[in-house]
Amino acid sequence: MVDPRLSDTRPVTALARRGLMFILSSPSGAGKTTIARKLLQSDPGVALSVSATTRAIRPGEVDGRDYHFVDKPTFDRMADDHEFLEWAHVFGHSYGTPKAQIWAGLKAGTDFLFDIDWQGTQQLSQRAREDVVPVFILPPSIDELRRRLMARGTDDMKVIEARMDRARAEISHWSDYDYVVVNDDIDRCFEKVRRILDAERMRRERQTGLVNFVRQLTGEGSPT
Ligand SMILES: Nc1ncnc2c1ncn2[C@@H]1O[C@H](COP(=O)(O)OP(=O)(O)OP(=O)(O)O)[C@@H](O)[C@H]1O
Ligand SMILES: Nc1nc2c(ncn2[C@@H]2O[C@H](COP(=O)(O)O)[C@@H](O)[C@H]2O)c(=O)[nH]1
Repeated sequence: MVDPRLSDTRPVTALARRGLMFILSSPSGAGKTTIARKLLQSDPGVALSVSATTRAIRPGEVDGRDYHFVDKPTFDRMADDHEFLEWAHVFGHSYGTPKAQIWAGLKAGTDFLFDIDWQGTQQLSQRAREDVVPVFILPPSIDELRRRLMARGTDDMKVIEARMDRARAEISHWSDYDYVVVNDDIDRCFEKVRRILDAERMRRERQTGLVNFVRQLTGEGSPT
């Protein structure tokens, strides 16, 4: 017998939609970059908002893909020229979200993924609350957080201790977020994050093509 799904040739109905700003925040090492990479690999509708930073490039990172690595005078000039949607000092370095392309991309239906801290989340929420979907990732325990930072092998012990010292302060901002997910098992956590994104895409107010579609469905507004 033929699977009825294979013989279903009806066109897929894609309604026009405004994009959203999908924010992942967490204490350093909880796993948001890992989740972000999985989302970007599996979902062509998501684009990464590539931040500028003054911190040094890590092994495996690519300039322009993971961050725009800039020196402090360049960063300060960009901030003075209002080139950032938000920016903050984190772990002794400056990080900021370049404005370029975000607004036009949202209007065209692109969803942007932001790997930013709580300060950036607050600033974006103040600017465009209706576009922002803030998700906080928690580690299963503080010991596991330290283990992950050490296993990542990208930072020396001094940097790891500084990140651990800040972890409790970062976690204290969990209640600013609409969604909170514990990253115990990476596949389970990723699946939960993916479902949040799918559901938020379906919000009525983001589906700008709905009004016309419903009019067409019901015949409302067409000549009788
Ligand atoms: N569920 C998990 N179980 C075990 N290891 C994990 C899990 N999730 C992520 N990791 C590992 O933990 C380390 C830290 O993850 P990641 O770099 O994604 O954290 P992060 O939150 O983005 O940190 P930062 O804010 O410093 O960029 C990585 O080596 C990653 O492979
Ligand atoms: N407010 C912002 N925070 C940012 C931005 N880009 C990254 N970050 C956050 O910084 C820390 C450290 O990141 P790391 O890559 O050096 O480990 C982490 O919490 C990121 O989410 C940004 O543009 N604005």
